[in-house]
Amino acid sequence: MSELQLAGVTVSRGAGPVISDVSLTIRAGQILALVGPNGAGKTSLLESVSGVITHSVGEITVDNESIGKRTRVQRSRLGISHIEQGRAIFPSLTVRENIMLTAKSEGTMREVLASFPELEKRIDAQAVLLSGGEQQMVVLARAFASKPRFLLIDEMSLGLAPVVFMRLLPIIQGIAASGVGVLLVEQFTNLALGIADEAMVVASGRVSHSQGPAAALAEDPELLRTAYLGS
Ligand SMILES: Nc1ncnc2c1ncn2[C@@H]1O[C@H](COP(=O)(O)OP(=O)(O)OP(=O)(O)O)[C@@H](O)[C@H]1O
Repeated sequence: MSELQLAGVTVSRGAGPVISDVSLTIRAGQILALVGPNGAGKTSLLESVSGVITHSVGEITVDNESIGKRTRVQRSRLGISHIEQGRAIFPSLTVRENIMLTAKSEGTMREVLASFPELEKRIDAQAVLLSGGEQQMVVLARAFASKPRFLLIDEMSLGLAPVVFMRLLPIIQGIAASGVGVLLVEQFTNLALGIADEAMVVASGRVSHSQGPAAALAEDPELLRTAYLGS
């Protein structure tokens, strides 16, 4: 089974480390939720995995092979897809054109639309005319169309009401069920824990709750609160 692992990873920006000594494993077909307060370093960590920035200490591996020195494009070719914060659609293109940027073939397009039936109805609409939730579906569809092995999702719910974000959750579950390993950074903690297999908490640049079953955190608000406080 495919695995992406971080072992003792520290990421520095400017003056010094923003997140230190993180170890985690993203497994094919599973969702790992990474939660924690603002400024904890979650975005920086995701950026170090996809190669937007380079980590300073530790090891990042895919199936035991180090990828720390690879460029962002090389990591993308290895199957690491990173959905960054914000709705990264091309507003003047149609839904179909947005997805075809990564789908490349009509066959892949058909596969994607089978997993995103709501988008099929809007396929020829200009992306700018879609609702916020639908635009995020386009972002997910485009990532799925690139046939990733690992998908890093950074605060997809930003600017969305919880009820709108909830419509995206089965799609994320479906992507994982197709064999993709998902690392889900999310501000709606309980929603993220609800669909995750495993979860961990970071606070003030450190792991305050190590990777383990998501249910343990979901079912114990006091454990979650303590981890958010960084203890
Ligand atoms: N480009 C940058 N240059 C320098 N420091 C940065 C940069 N981006 C983020 N930081 C700092 O790194 C720390 C961690 O930020 P990061 O965005 O990774 O955390 P986060 O957990 O994703 O927070 P949020 O939930 O608010 O997005 C913060 O102190 C932030 O100010």
